[in-house]
Amino acid sequence: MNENAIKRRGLMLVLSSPSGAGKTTISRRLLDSEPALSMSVSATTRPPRPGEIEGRDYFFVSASAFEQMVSKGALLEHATVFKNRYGTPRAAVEQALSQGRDVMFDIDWQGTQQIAEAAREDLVSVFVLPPSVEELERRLYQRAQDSEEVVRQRMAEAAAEMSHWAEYDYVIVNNDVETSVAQVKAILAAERLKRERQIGLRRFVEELRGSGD
Ligand SMILES: Nc1ncnc2c1ncn2[C@@H]1O[C@H](COP(=O)(O)OP(=O)(O)OP(=O)(O)O)[C@@H](O)[C@H]1O
Ligand SMILES: Nc1nc2c(ncn2[C@@H]2O[C@H](COP(=O)(O)O)[C@@H](O)[C@H]2O)c(=O)[nH]1
Repeated sequence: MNENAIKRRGLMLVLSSPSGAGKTTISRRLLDSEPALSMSVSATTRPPRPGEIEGRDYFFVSASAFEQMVSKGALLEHATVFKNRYGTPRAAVEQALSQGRDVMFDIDWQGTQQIAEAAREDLVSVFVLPPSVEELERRLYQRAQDSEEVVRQRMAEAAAEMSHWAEYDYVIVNNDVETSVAQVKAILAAERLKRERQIGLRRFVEELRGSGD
């Protein structure tokens, strides 16, 4: 047995934050440099923003189609956020994890809690804070993809969303994108090396010890 036989269980890397703190920006950059990482594409009843692509950004579904997914158990977690429904399709995640691939999620605290209840050992959760409330608001307006009313609603709910920061394994402040991406990469690298995620490690060590006797 050589070190290549030490296979690894895939992990679930969750990013949560108040709307506009930078989860999408950070996750896209990570995907560019982490070939073993896939993005979970959520289903939502929210209408698409300009430039969003079906199947890449979301699966945009009707309220009744979403309800059917819930009743069939096709969602790993689901929640109502900003008056729209969002959920994680289960099959794609389970397939990736079973192949030893890591999956990244951009989901809120409700979904993170549901995943923690179902599979705590596979979950690595990161809460992304903005550098300030003023900067959060500036980012939401500068993104220019939501109406004034939607931005106001998201700002009004930011404090409630941030109240969940202490439920997360890691917390970063997204001031500079490069630094944030480097920090999440460091978290991922360390979590991948966790002893309990390395299937076959015990056998590998036993063989090393046996051959050294
Ligand atoms: N570190 C940063 N410095 C300056 N601007 C940033 C930074 N990170 C993200 N942004 C910008 O802030 C805006 C919001 O970022 P993004 O869409 O990634 O947030 P989000 O957390 O995914 O939001 P939502 O929860 O609404 O999907 C974007 O225009 C993005 O380019
Ligand atoms: N619990 C879940 N939350 C989700 C999911 N997909 C996205 N989200 C969260 O919703 C808000 C708003 O997203 P936006 O794209 O409309 O800006 C944000 O906090 C996302 O993290 C999901 O599948 N489950």
